[in-house]
Amino acid sequence: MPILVITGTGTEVGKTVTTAAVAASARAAGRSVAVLKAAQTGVRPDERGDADEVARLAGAVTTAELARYPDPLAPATAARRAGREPVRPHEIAEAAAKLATEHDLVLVEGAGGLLVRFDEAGGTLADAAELLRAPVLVVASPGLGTLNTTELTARELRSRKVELLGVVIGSWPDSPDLAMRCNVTDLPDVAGAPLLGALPAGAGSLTPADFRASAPAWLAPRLDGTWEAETFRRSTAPGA
Ligand SMILES: Nc1ncnc2c1ncn2[C@@H]1O[C@H](COP(=O)(O)OP(=O)(O)OP(=O)(O)O)[C@@H](O)[C@H]1O
Ligand SMILES: C[C@H](N)[C@H](N)CCCCCC(=O)O
Ligand SMILES: [Mg+2]
Repeated sequence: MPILVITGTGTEVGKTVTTAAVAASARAAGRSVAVLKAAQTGVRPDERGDADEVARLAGAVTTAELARYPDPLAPATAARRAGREPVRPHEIAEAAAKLATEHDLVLVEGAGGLLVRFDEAGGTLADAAELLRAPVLVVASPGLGTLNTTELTARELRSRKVELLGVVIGSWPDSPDLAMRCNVTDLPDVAGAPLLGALPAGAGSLTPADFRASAPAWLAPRLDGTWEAETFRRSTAPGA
């Protein structure tokens, strides 16, 4: 029942493109995939949301979105301004668990970074990951400033005893600067978890066929779904 929660060091870091790359890699490995966008903000009802973008790039995946609010804000704020019910962490967890009964892999994309609020009680994607006991993948920006936000995210996960599967750089430019090149060494160190891949800048603009053909090479093999056995063994080990 593998569920992978995908968060980032912030918004616009490439979570959706990375989610699509993981989905494409898992599909290439013969696995059925569902993508759950916990709450979509800043998108009109007739526009494509992040889950739709994953399906466009990755191919046949089941998509689900628990709520859509018009303002491009944190879900809790956007829900409040729309006068609508927010999405609560237990609803995210329940929806992901249900999808996991019908798919080999469920990818849950949050909104912005790990502690962005979904409801007025301060519920976050971290709460949903905790409820699910699911591992988390952190998508990081490549450049200066990412060491701090990656470490803060990793520490928060550790304090909750939520597994940090690893870090993926969401957009790696053709000509990385000094900070970016050094970050390849330092990101795993500050995260306390491996660097599991890097997506080339512009990956989201490839044709879907080229995206699917290239995606597995951007990610470490564990992300095609083969991490399931290891995660499962660890989570069921005595004393876990
Ligand atoms: N590797 C990439 N290739 C092409 N475009 C990218 C890449 N990474 C990010 N982008 C672009 O940057 C923007 C943000 O990417 P994305 O939508 O994946 O962010 P996000 O982290 O999912 O943000 P949100 O918090 O809104 O979900 C998008 O316009 C996307 O097209
Ligand atoms: C609208 C945007 N693209 C995301 N979906 C929401 C990002 C919320 C970030 C809130 C914050 O950390 O300040
Ligand atoms: Mg996104």
